[in-house]
This record gives sequence, C-alpha cells and structure tokens, in this order.
Amino acid sequence: MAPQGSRAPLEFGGPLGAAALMLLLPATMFHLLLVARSGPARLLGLPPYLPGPEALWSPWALLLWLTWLGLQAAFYLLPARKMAEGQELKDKTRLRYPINGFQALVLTALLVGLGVSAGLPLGMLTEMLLPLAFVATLTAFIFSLLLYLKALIAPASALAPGGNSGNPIYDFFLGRELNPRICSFDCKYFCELRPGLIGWVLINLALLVQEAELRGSPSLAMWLVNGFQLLYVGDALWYEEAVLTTMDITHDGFGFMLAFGDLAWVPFTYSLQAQFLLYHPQPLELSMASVICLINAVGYCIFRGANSQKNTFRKNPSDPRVAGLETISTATGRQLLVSGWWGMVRHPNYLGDLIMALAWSLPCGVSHLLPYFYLLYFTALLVHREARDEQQCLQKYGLAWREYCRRVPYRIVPYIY
Ligand SMILES: NC(=O)C1=CN([C@@H]2O[C@H](COP(=O)(O)OP(=O)(O)OC[C@H]3O[C@@H](n4cnc5c(N)ncnc54)[C@H](OP(=O)(O)O)[C@@H]3O)[C@@H](O)[C@H]2O)C=CC1
Ligand SMILES: CC(C)=CCC[C@@H](C)[C@H]1CC=C2C3=C(CC[C@@]21C)[C@@]1(C)CC[C@H](O)C(C)(C)[C@@H]1CC3
Repeated sequence: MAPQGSRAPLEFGGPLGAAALMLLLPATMFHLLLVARSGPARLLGLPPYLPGPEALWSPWALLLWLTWLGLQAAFYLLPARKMAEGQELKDKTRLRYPINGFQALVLTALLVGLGVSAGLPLGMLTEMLLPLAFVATLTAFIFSLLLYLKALIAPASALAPGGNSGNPIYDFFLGRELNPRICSFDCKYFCELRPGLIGWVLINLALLVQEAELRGSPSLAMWLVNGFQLLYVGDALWYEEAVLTTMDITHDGFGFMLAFGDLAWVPFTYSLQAQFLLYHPQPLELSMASVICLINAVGYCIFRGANSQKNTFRKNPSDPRVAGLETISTATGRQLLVSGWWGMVRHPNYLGDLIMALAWSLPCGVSHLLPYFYLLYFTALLVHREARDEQQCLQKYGLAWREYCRRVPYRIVPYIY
C-alpha cells in the first residue's frame, strides 16, 4: 500500500488551490471557446451565452473522441524505430519508452489526407469543438479518478514526490503515481505527446479548411499560425526522447492537472489563434508577415538550440558539440553548464518558447486581446514552472546551484527577469 501524508511541501495553493484550479481551468477553456466565436471576442467580458446541454453533449463527439484516442493508442503500440530509457527511478530501475511519435504524426496526416480526398468534411470539425472539449474534459475527470484508484495499490516506490499528501483533492489534482502503466503502455508519456498535441494541429487544419470553404482561400494569417504551430508540434515529436527529462515525466504524478492539460487544455486552447482567425479575419501585409516569421525563427532557434545543448550535454558531456563549454561541478557528480545558451539566462528554452508564443499571436493583429491569451497564460505558467524547477535544483545541487545563480543571475529574460 502507498504511504499517506508524505512531507513534500504543498504546491498550487494546497487543496484549496487545487480545487479552485479544477473548476477554473475547464471554465476558462469553455469561456475561450465561446468568446472566440462571438462578435466582440472580448477576453475579459462575459461569454456571449451559456451553452445548454444540447450544445455540450453529442454522442457523435464522444464517438469521434474515443476513436481518436484509440487510433493514437494503436499508433503508439506500433513497432518503434528506437526504445529510449527514462531517468533512473527510486528503485534504481529505468523504464523504456517507444520513440515513434513523429511516425504517429505522419500516419495521422496520411489517414486524414486519404479521408479528405475521399470526401471527409474536415471543416465540420470546427462545429464540434464545444462538444469535443466537453467529452475531453469528462474523459480527463474519469481518467484521473481511475489513476487515483490505481495508485492505491501501487508500491511506494512508484509514487511521485508530490501528490501524496493524504488530502484526496490535492492528490487527485497533482497525481499520485509517477509513471502509471498498463503493461508496457505508459499513460502519462502517451497523453503528454500524442492525442492532445496531434489533435491541436488537426483542429488548426480543420479551421484552415473551413476558412477556405467560407472565404475561398485561407488567409495569410491562418497559414502562418498553422505553419508555426505545426513546426512546434513536429519538433516536439521529432525530439520526443527529450520529454523524458522534463519535470512532467520525472517529477510530477499523473493526475487531473496533466490529464486535463494534455487531453483538453492543449488542443482546445492552444488552437485559440486559429479559432479567432476563422471568426475574425485579419488582414496581414507581406512585409509584416516576414517580420513575424523572423520573430518565430529567432524564438525557435533559441528554444531548439537550448534544449538540444542541454540534452546533448546530459547524454554525453564529452560530445564535441558541448565539450568546450564551461561547467560547474556538483556534489551529485553531474555538472551544470555555465556558458553557451545556459550561460545567457537560467532558462533560455523558456525565452525561446515565449518569443514563439508572441509570433503565434501577432498574425491576429492588435485589435483584440483574445489571441494573446496564450502568451499571457504561458508567461504565468513558465514563471511558476521556473520557480518550481529552481526549488528542485536547489534541493538537488545545493551550493553548486547557488554558484550557478550567482554566475547567471537572470532567470528567463536577460537584464529583465
Ligand atoms: N508549450 C507548453 O505548454 C510548454 C512548454 N514547455 C517547454 O518544455 C521544455 C522543457 O521544460 P522543463 O521541463 O520545464 O525544463 P527544462 O528543460 O529547462 O529542464 C530543467 C532541468 O534542466 C537541468 N538544468 C537546469 N539548468 C541547467 C544547466 N545550467 N546545465 C545543465 N542542466 C541544467 C536541470 O535538471 P537536471 O540537472 O536534473 O538535468 C533542471 O531541472 C521547455 O522548452 C519549455 O519551454 C514547458 C511547459 C509547457
Ligand atoms: C493549465 C494547465 C492545465 C496546466 C497543465 C500544463 C500542461 C498543459 C503543460 C505542462 C507541460 C507541458 C509540456 C508540453 C505541452 C503542455 C504541457 C503538457 C509540451 C509537450 C509542448 C511541446 C514541447 O516541445 C515540449 C515537448 C517540450 C512540451 C513538454 C511540456
């Protein structure tokens, strides 16, 4: 049986904060979905109407959603080009993960392409966003409940460092088990990268197709948003192995926060800019589009450069690409980079991600705040995440971490933060 009442400090405002977030996050998602299609599209105003049960519930949406999850699960189970090992666990073992996420993206694209050429009305998906978001939220609640119950019979070594406070609301939100698996099927790893991320680009594509049907051709702004976000998702799946060292996989349990985040929040709120553009077309000059492409390229280079530098260094510090970089030794035997990207700020990858977030909103113009929701939310998420990571690194590396902070004083934005 799992031990109750572990002493990890409570995060997210404890049980009260967790309860509030479980109500607030779905409410915000539905607010955004409703406001994006309303005339005034005011982020801070009331939603234009409150949807009744008939607008939220559709058996077709449920069927479509379950088919989607089943399809992505089947792709996950296909033979992988590589099996990667995760970080060492409490019991000194390492889990193995299939690296076939990019393959799943390509197979999905082929299947959707075949469907569209056979007359599948992809644009119709945009009419189903509300009921789809509703079934995704319902799935996240049910799934989190099953995961909570599963953790009751998990060995103590399988539990996450947080999420085992003994308070059921808090533990349900944060997640109790670190890597819940059904045989070799890793639930958290699957959800983090497949149904939500690939679902996000599919929703974007459906919005582009619908715009072409309504207005004759997709707008330049819609092309940019689709292209940038496809690059981001393609990159995540191409470098899939890197997700194994993120705090979601190595530290956080699998509970409502990640289940809802992965399955509902990512596809339905990350596609907000494309949703906004379908209902509020925005003119975009070619010169402005070029500047926005440049901003996205700068953000992507920083994001990819920083993530790859750290991953290469963690895999093999003597790799010629990173061997010349300056480092600090820590008592754990691991080293910290203090030059290159990681000598500029302590989270250069967050900086790149934020610059890209800006580039995704700019094609929507500056007349509305709504398309900038992602940038605002993401800034808050990364500032909070940076503080959590800082705490974990201080615990792991002690004095060496303090020395790193002294030498690299800025967290995310040079000379500002
Ligand atoms: N689009 C989205 O919604 C989201 C995107 N992201 C993105 O996910 C990516 C991963 O983020 P995340 O997991 O939060 O954090 P990071 O990839 O930044 O990983 C942090 C870890 O890196 C290691 N590290 C920190 N500093 C150094 C250093 N100087 N030298 C070597 N190793 C160091 C430490 O782990 P250790 O020493 O143990 O290796 C630390 O715990 C980011 O690019 C982020 O932008 C994140 C959240 C949401
Ligand atoms: C508000 C809310 C519901 C919070 C949950 C947070 C999640 C939405 C995010 C936590 C970490 C994430 C990561 C990605 C997507 C968003 C979530 C799940 C990510 C898969 C996006 C693509 C990147 O390239 C990435 C693989 C580095 C990234 C990993 C973290």
